[in-house]
Amino acid sequence: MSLLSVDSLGVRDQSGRSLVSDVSFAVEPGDRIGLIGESGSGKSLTALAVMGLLPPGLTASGGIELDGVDMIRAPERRRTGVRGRVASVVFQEPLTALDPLMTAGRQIAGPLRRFQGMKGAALDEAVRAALDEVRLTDTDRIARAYPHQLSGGQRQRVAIAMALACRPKLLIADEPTTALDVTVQAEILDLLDRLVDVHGTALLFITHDLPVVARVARQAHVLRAGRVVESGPITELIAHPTDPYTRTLVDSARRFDAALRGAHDD
Ligand SMILES: Nc1ncnc2c1ncn2[C@@H]1O[C@H](COP(=O)(O)OP(=O)(O)OP(=O)(O)O)[C@@H](O)[C@H]1O
Repeated sequence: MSLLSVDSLGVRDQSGRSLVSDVSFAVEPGDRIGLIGESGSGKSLTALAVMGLLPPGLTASGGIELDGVDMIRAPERRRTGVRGRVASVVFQEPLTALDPLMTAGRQIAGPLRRFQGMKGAALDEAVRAALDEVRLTDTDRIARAYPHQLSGGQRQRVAIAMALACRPKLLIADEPTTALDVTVQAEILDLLDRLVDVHGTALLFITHDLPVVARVARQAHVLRAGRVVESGPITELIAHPTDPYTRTLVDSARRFDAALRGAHDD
């Protein structure tokens, strides 16, 4: 049984308009899978459906099984049991995940207390270790800081620490670097790369950016207008894209790369 299996997933809005259709893929323990596509292609809705968190008014069809739980039809109580413990999400904008009224330390403590029953000195120590692990220095200050007192990169590190605190089997990263400066982007990618490696966490990495997904994932599915148009090892997709849309993604990444190299050569 796969850790995650998505079988012919469909998502419709209230009027019956199809937003995602016939999307199928699997994630095995420790896999690194990319979902690539332009804005509006259905990446985020696929991720939200996997977590059983589609916005009100949207309905899912098909099958989603995450660690043996039917994330479309199981009672809410069972689906809640999966979130944070079996699978967690890091979003593009860390402020989505962080509570503005709670210090970073208390937010990281939340899942550790809830899922692992930690408290007292052991909990404080685990929070400090989680902050250390995401390479935040000055952990005491950061633990006491509110989200608005942190930089974008620090906030994303806190969100990653929270997401990984209970050692989920699957981490879904939905455009986790898009809102960050280029240098910070590279640091966050390196961090994710290292942490999923160290803990053997499976990674479902969602992005519109082919070079970014090539950096962290091994296999990818290309989404366009809510459908998977091509799947395969990333190196293969880049070397021999068969779908015209994948080809445009590869061509534009190449043009960008060439322009960057040109700028450096000047
Ligand atoms: N709550 C909603 N109600 C109705 N339509 C929605 C809703 N959320 C998303 N959509 C539509 O579903 C489609 C897929 O959206 P989705 O957010 O999954 O795209 P995406 O690939 O993640 O794009 P982006 O990279 O811009 O986030 C889009 O056409 C979007 O407008």
